[in-house]
Amino acid sequence: MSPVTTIGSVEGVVLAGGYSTRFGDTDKAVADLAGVPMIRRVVDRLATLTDAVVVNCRDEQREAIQAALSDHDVEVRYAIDPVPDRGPLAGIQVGLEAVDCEYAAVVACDMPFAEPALFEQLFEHARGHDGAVVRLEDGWYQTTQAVYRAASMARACEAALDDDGRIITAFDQLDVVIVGEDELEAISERTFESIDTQAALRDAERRLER
Ligand SMILES: Nc1nc2c(ncn2[C@@H]2O[C@H](COP(=O)(O)OP(=O)(O)OP(=O)(O)O)[C@@H](O)[C@H]2O)c(=O)[nH]1
Ligand SMILES: [Mg+2]
Repeated sequence: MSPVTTIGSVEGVVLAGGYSTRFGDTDKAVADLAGVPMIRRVVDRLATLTDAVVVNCRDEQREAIQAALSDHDVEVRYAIDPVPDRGPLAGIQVGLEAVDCEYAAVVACDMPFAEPALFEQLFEHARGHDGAVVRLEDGWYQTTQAVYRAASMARACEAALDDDGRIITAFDQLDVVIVGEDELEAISERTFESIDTQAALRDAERRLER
């Protein structure tokens, strides 16, 4: 049977369309982290909530990502950026447009420690609203590890891209629940760790192997 969250059937969206410039010459999406490609770790995390995942990437990334996800139990669909390099907001839009459910968990490909329990809590907060996003103590919104109502957020992203290109402008048009970091229940800080550099990859690898 398909996994079902407290909010019903959901899908995952993995954002992978960036150029990984801080990471170096290779694509961090498919980088090996202790024997498993980073994007596969992310899909593994989502697979506890859903059996369908949309990967947003550029056309030329697709083959390597398909190889990294080969033989995964989850159904993977690809949402290819029509115009590359328009930033994460455009990636969220393109990914969410390919979603078939009302709500989706969005996560960046470089967050291999994303906690399924966080998404469960965000789905609970998002019920009846346009999404749920964590605000960290420093005021930063964790927009790339969040839950959105797919259709309304995709439309708001499009409008924000035509305006000032800021995700907060998209939120202004929506009823997105802002969840304080202190409201999260038993979630490790590692959930928001993103692997942007080779040094961060090595550091994560050391901790995984301990
Ligand atoms: N579709 C799309 N996704 C993007 C774009 N830029 C970033 N992202 C995604 O948004 C997430 C967070 O972005 P970053 O951590 O800055 O990733 P990045 O831009 O590939 O890496 P840097 O070049 O080092 O900034 C990652 O999952 C990226 O794949 C973009 O221009 N288009
Ligand atoms: Mg970037």
